[in-house]
Amino acid sequence: MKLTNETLEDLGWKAYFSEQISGDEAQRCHPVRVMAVHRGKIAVSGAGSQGLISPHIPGAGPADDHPTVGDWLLIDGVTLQPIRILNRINLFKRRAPGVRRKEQMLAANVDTLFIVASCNQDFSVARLERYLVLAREVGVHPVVVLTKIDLTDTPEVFAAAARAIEPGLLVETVNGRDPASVACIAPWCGKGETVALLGSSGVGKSTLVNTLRGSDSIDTQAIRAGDATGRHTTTVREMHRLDRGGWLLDTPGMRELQLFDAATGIAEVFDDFVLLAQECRFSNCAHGVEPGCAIRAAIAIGALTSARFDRWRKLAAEDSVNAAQFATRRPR
Ligand SMILES: Nc1nc2c(ncn2[C@@H]2O[C@H](COP(=O)(O)OP(=O)(O)OP(=O)(O)O)[C@@H](O)[C@H]2O)c(=O)[nH]1
Ligand SMILES: [Zn+2]
Repeated sequence: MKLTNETLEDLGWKAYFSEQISGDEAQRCHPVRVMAVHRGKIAVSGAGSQGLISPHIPGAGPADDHPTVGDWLLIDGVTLQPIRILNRINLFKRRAPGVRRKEQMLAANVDTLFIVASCNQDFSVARLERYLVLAREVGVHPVVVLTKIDLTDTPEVFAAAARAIEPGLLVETVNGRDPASVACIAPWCGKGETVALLGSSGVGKSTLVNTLRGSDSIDTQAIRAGDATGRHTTTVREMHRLDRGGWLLDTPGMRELQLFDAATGIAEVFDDFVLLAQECRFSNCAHGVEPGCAIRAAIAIGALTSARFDRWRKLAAEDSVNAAQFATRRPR
């Protein structure tokens, strides 16, 4: 292990983790955070030291939990072997690509999720809602970041559309290339804070990351003229240090997250519909032609919009199809 001058707090340590450690463990073990996952090795940082260690937890089988980026591990003070993974605050995972579908862990213990969208023709409330469902499902604090305000005369129209999705939703507007403008999201990027980004290709995630890192270490691609899309440029799986002392978890898989098993997240983002559905005459009301449908009634008087109703039904249908597919293919 190499010496550093970092403290556990610098790395994102919280009372939630220290409360999990027994007196005996505190004597024998050190907590370290998983900063990067490589083939067969993990890079970890603890109080005053960092290094590469084996990710293998003695006694753990292939199907058992294994360390992922952002995790806190207890390692043996002498052998440096991982003892156990501390309970996570949250965990981003996805279905692994390929035929033998299984879950793949992407990132753990994220404090804030920046949901990134741009103020141009790519802007879509449905897409923001989808990312918000993911944030609610994972249990991470979302902040919507709208980029490219320098390319529109009406950034406030985009911001208002985003704010209307959910009462109290935090929405910030930035020119991702301008450090002064990006300063409005700095409060979530301070010492020990862990952030992650979600957003479609070309919305300006890498640009934002570069500005937050204060360096140009992730190359941004020139946007293709006319179609407002960019190309995928990030291929690392590790925590990046941010200028203000925070950490950015940016993995390629995070950017392509799909919904599955997201019923809880959908219910939270669409809680107005879920609550009202309880007043439908039939408990299994499909909100179509049934008599006594409270949702149809609310739409008829303009209390809810049919556009949002359609987005809710679409997400719920997609989630149940994905969940069913996954269940039938889950390896034994
Ligand atoms: N004018 C302006 N251009 C921006 C802004 N943010 C990003 N861009 C440009 O938009 C293009 C795409 O930005 P990227 O940062 O590569 O987008 P990305 O979301 O990381 O894209 P992927 O890597 O494909 O996921 C680049 O040409 C950026 O310079 C902004 O706030 N204003
Ligand atoms: Zn109904």
